[in-house]
Formats: sequence, structure tokens, C-alpha cells
Amino acid sequence: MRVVTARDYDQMSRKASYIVASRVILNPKCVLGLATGDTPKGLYRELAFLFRAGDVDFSGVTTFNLDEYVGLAPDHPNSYQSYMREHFFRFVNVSPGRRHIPDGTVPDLAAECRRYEAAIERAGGIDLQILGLGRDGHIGFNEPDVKFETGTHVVTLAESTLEANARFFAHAGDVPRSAISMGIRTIMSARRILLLAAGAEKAEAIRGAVLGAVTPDLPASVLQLHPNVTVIVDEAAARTL
Ligand SMILES: N[C@@H]1[C@@H](O)[C@H](O)[C@@H](COP(=O)(O)O)O[C@@H]1O
Repeated sequence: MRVVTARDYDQMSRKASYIVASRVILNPKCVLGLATGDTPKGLYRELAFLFRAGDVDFSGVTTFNLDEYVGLAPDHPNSYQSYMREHFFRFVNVSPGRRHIPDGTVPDLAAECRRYEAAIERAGGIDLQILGLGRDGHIGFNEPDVKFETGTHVVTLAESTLEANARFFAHAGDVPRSAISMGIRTIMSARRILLLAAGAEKAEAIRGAVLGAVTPDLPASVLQLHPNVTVIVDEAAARTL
């Protein structure tokens, strides 16, 4: 694991954007794994900036998002489809046919999980997976107690995640209680991983992820077993390292 410290959130976002942009420059047909939440918004903003400057071209890139809520239609304002449109896709030229996000509205969710795994495999696997970090150490929606060997699956969200994500919804009770998420096996199959964390409320989880024992109790700790992980943390999140 390489740990890079940034002064603050904006610098973390810029450093991350250079890493992602360099992958796309070196391999214009690369496959990116994308994350949602507040953390990667700055990264997407910086990538849009590099795109506008003509420094990076996403026309050949394929993307797979980590997760999606069960039951939210793609045009629901809180769906990760909407998030990706609002924060990234409307600013850059990723071809609509090459954007992938699990569909949490289909009746057969297990079949959707299998379809998603197969699509990642058909695309040749993920070159660079971007990850945020839950306060409880979750990655994607892989909550504590996850089985490391699972692929894309349906997850029940932890109470702490429901509380943390309530800020995005009009009413706390509106947060869907389940989601489709890439599993730890899917994430660990990516050739490179870029984990971002900013703010004091991530410091404990970052400490566990980087220095703690590898345990399903803190899902991000599994990243210690991956051969190519870069962690970018701002000073507040790096406080306990
Ligand atoms: N499924 C997402 C995760 O992918 C994200 O990393 C986490 C942290 O979010 P934030 O970046 O807003 O702190 O929230 C959600 O649970």
C-alpha cells in the first residue's frame, strides 16, 4: 500500500485526478471502477477540468460503478445513476453505451448481480478501481462482517450507513435498506486500486484499513492484501496514521 498525504480535500482530489488521468492517457481504452459519495466529487470535478482543457479523452473508456440502491429508478434524484450524471458524465465524453451501473429496479436482483459480474469480465476486468471509505470501514456497500470471497451481491445496509447517507435524502426514512454492490472479490480483482478519504470522521477507518489487522469487521483492511493500492488521505484523515 502506498499512502499519499494531501494538505486538504481539494489537493487530495487533484492528486487523485492526476493518477486517474494518467491511466486514461496511457490506456485510452481502460476500464475504470467508479465510486459515489461525497469523497470523489472533487476528483470528478478535476477530471472534468482536465477534459475541458483537452488533456484527457474518455471516449474509449469503459466504467463500472461499485453499487446502486435497490428500488431507486435511474432518474430518482438519489440514485447513483443520477449522481454519476450530475457529478461526472454530463461533463465528460464517456460513451453512454460504456457506462455501467447495477440496476436495482429489476425483479430478479440475483440475476442482475450475475449479469454485472459477467459484464466486468467481458470488458477484461477493471484497470483502476476508485474507492471511498465508509465510517465503519466499508468499501462499495460491503459492510462489516462481509465475506471476502463474494462477487457482486445484494447487501443489507448497516444502521450507521443508513444514518450517514440520510443526509442525501429528504427524509431519513427514505434511504433504501438494501443495495447491489460489487463484492470484495470483485474489488480485489481490479488491477489497481485508488482509495480516497478526507476528514476526521474517516481517521479511525483509515487507521484500520492501513495499519489494522485484516478482518471482515473492517472490510477496507482487505486492501492490504492487494498488490497495487494507493491511498490518498487529507491531513485530517491521516491524523491517526
Ligand atoms: N456506497 C457508498 C460508498 O461507496 C462510499 O465510499 C461511502 C462513503 O461516502 P462519503 O464519501 O460520502 O463519506 O458512502 C456510501 O456508502
